[in-house]
Amino acid sequence: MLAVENLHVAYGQSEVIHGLDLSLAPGEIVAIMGRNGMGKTTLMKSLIGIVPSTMGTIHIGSTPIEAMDSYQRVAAGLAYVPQGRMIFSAMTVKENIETGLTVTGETAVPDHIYELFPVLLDMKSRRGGNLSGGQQQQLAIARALASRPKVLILDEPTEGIQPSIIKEMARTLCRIRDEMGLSILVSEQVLSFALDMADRVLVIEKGQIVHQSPRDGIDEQKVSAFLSV
Ligand SMILES: Nc1ncnc2c1ncn2[C@@H]1O[C@H](COP(=O)(O)OP(=O)(O)OP(=O)(O)O)[C@@H](O)[C@H]1O
Repeated sequence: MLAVENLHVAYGQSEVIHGLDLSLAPGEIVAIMGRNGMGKTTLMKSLIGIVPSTMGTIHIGSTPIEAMDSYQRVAAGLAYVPQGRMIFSAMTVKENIETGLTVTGETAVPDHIYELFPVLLDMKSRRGGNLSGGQQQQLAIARALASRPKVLILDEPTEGIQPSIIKEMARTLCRIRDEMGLSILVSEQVLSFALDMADRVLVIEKGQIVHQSPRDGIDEQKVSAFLSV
């Protein structure tokens, strides 16, 4: 459903992603893990088109998207939840979600979004900036789902979120996969969260995938060793 081949990404002369390959099957959840500065955010930004790639291909299904602008990538079926959530704090919850509707032509927030996140229905007239961190993360995911994506990418969604809410978020991502059939790529530093929901775990180091394993049978010590400083 998402296929990335030989992706190279650079900031000026400084190459950060060095020929990375990655694929997501339909309905698969993949966690990409790595220490700070290893390239997770750069990978996510290059997939959605905020940072240009210098070489390589990115496909959603059979559609090549690497030459597209970000809004075209969203229309092609890719949705992005950025690190730090980046919700619009002065806009209401409902208005935040509606910004995701622009590519679908729908005018109302689909019911299934409020079914996934009932708290957002209760708070739909509140300003986004008044929500807790966990609620803002739900809002950022709801906004991404409003574009009816095929592939959802999330950059460190657990950052700054309480452990009890992290468990709930893992369940929510599994529901999104099971009920909506999405493929999900999530960057993460917390191994327990990755193991709660991912079908497969990848480790990125210095812009390359250095280890990968299905969740079943994963060598947790080995993955932890990659993540420890
Ligand atoms: N705008 C930028 N200009 C130049 N170099 C950058 C820029 N953004 C990131 N980098 C560099 O690219 C490398 C990868 O950073 P990136 O933010 O992708 O890592 P990360 O794994 O997401 O880390 P974190 O978990 O802290 O978000 C780092 O060496 C970083 O210093």
